[in-house]
Amino acid sequence: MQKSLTVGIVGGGISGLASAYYLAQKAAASKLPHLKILLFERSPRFGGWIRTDQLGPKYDNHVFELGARTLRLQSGNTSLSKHSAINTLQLLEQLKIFDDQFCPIEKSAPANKNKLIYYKQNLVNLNDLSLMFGGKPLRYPPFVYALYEYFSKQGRVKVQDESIRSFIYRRFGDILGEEIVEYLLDPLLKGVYAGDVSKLSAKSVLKKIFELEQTHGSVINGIMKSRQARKTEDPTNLLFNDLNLKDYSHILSKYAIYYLKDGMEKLTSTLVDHLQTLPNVELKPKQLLQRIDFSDDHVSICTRSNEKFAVDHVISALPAYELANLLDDTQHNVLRSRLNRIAFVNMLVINLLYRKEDIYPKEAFGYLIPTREHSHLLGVLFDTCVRHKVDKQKHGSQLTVMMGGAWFDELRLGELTEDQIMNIVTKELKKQMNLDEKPAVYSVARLNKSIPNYNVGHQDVLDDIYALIRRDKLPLTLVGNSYRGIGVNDIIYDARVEMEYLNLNSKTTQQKFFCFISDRMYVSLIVSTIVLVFITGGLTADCPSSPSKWCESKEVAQACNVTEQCQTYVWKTRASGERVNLSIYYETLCPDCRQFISTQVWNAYQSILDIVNITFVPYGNTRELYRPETKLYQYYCQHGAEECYGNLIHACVINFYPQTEQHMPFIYCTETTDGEMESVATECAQKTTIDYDQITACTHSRLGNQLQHAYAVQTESLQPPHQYVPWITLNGEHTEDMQKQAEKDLIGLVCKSYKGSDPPSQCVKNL
Ligand SMILES: C=CC1=C(C)c2cc3[nH]c(cc4nc(cc5[nH]c(cc1n2)c(C)c5CCC(=O)O)C(CCC(=O)O)=C4C)c(C)c3C=C
Repeated sequence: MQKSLTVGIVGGGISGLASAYYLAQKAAASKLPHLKILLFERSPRFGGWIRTDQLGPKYDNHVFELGARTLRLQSGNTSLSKHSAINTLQLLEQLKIFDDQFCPIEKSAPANKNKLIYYKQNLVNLNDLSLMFGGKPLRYPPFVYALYEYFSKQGRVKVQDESIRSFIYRRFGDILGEEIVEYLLDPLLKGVYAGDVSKLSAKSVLKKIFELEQTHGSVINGIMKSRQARKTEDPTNLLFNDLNLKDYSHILSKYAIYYLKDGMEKLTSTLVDHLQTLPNVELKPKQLLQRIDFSDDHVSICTRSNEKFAVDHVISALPAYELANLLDDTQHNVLRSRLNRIAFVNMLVINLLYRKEDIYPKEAFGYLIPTREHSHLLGVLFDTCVRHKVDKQKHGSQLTVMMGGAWFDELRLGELTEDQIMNIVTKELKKQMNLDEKPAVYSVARLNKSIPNYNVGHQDVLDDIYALIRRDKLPLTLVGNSYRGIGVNDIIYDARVEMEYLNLNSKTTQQKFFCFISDRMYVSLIVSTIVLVFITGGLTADCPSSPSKWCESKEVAQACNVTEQCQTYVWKTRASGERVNLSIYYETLCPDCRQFISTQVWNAYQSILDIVNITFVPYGNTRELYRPETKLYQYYCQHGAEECYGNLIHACVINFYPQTEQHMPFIYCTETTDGEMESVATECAQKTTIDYDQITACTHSRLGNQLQHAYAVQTESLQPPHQYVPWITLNGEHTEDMQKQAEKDLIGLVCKSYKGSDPPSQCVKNL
């Protein structure tokens, strides 16, 4: 009988609820028939920051939203964001609230088109046509800025990460940069993170733009190049084949954003209602947690009332700092410190309902206020413009005023009473909107540490967190807005992806794998053999079924059609047992890997190849998921789809050109050339006499997929597990000292490990 498994989800906001929903769905699809899900929430109510207060008939059934109030159907052009938007629509349908609740706003509606900026004491529309010819808030027409960015040679430097302010000043210089930052990006980023452009990370917040600039030397150049280039499929697009853009194209083409008729809480409350009907899900409100214990053989979630719940896996849907507080400070102090590095800001959200109908200076979504305007407010939302369809039957109009964010402490907002806050709000609205009205009703909500700010270094913090979880083999999955995205669509989609990737049986599968493959050499052998199986259509009758026997003798190898592979991977090494075996676990787009391969490895290759076998393992921190319906593995890479494609190209090249001398020049070339992966690989293949047609065929075939899988297995079976990339092993071993020396002086390290006779002159020099 299969052992039952219990998953504890901590945090009952939208990410915890969505995780429970998708995990239960996965269990129902019989992938995990014996799964029990416990969902712990501190308060009596689930839903977290998503909260809708119903004002009742006295106030015409208006609603006050505390958190998110609209959901986007589009933002940017990435297919990922489209998929996350469709995913939420699909969720609404599955919960059977779509027909009743979905209230879309047309792209052409003022509430979508008109986003205002409070500029030099006036409300300026960012959608205004005059903007195209220069004026407010930018002095010149946009093409001037684009041309400057394209041609400017200064500021083309490689950086790990930097603030958004520094990024823009670097690209546009002080004069143009100042305009863009102070009157455009500063307010716009307040409208998502309530954050400060001097602190927010360009790498994490302007991800795509930053990547384009770093790869192509200029954002505009990058945009042009990536338009020309073949689009690589986003790896997560294929993850859920029920998310079909075409099914929703009529909605996506017409509408930009939507809200729910009864408010956003309708989504979380319906999720709760649904989860309550599921026999394998237990909702646990009013649970104050004390700690989460990760011991070697068990995991427990302990409450402050001394209850202890044994679970097999924990999904944290808590803000990072709350999770940190639950971890043991001696065992996990580094993980705790990294989680605590993710900054959160406090907000004041003031909802106001006025009796008067026309309080808005212009039909719009609302306005945002640049820091340079020295207002106590971050921005104001024109709720009734947005909720026009539902609210037109009602009397009055609503505003939401946002205060605090990254400026909460500086403005000492925590010390203000409700009356003082309302005084400030009234004064500012009078000044900015010329509003003299007194609200019929209002609410002031203090949302402490409610919005994460992805500040400079956020990606490094995330990398450390994932590495520590992997190193300590913690059965812990992180979801929620602390890590990979803060929009509601993104949080729901991320929870779905994480639940899909959740492998509750990983320990067993890993052990099984070790029993099956005793010598890591055989992994390479199997990889190469797959090619032959493909070409020959299978093995002959005299070939044993177990790959571990294929190189037993020359005859067997011949029967299995693997003579060349045995020669390369097994016999050669046995014959030249003195050689040092160096393996490099890497991913194609990680900056440190590129640096390591193009300096240390390349130098070693050029000078001491006769004493070292170099094995490249292009996988690193990638994750894979097996899709039974296609019988293919799906890949999810740390540096995006381009990196998955790069890893796949490397896997194919290594496979068809197994000698180091054959594939190293190609690997070196691709790791030292910036640009879109497809064009870099084509160019490098030409330079290094690789038949790129053969490689392209491989990347599109089942073979390519299997080659990648073999690298996944090889990487996942590392002992100790890798914590970062690049990661090296020397004769199958890894230590921190070894790694440090490899990064400084790989030749010296290999020479020191070489115990054979007649060391090369490079080693003698090094002694
Ligand atoms: C123009 C007025 C706006 C104000 C004032 C504003 C305040 C504000 N918003 C957030 C957090 C988020 N806003 C998000 C999206 C978003 N915000 C605005 C405009 C204002 N925001 C627009 C037009 C949009 C896009 C449409 C939508 O999604 O509703 C998001 C979601 C981002 C995503 O990727 O989905 C967040 C989060 C804060 C903290 C804030 C306070 C000043």
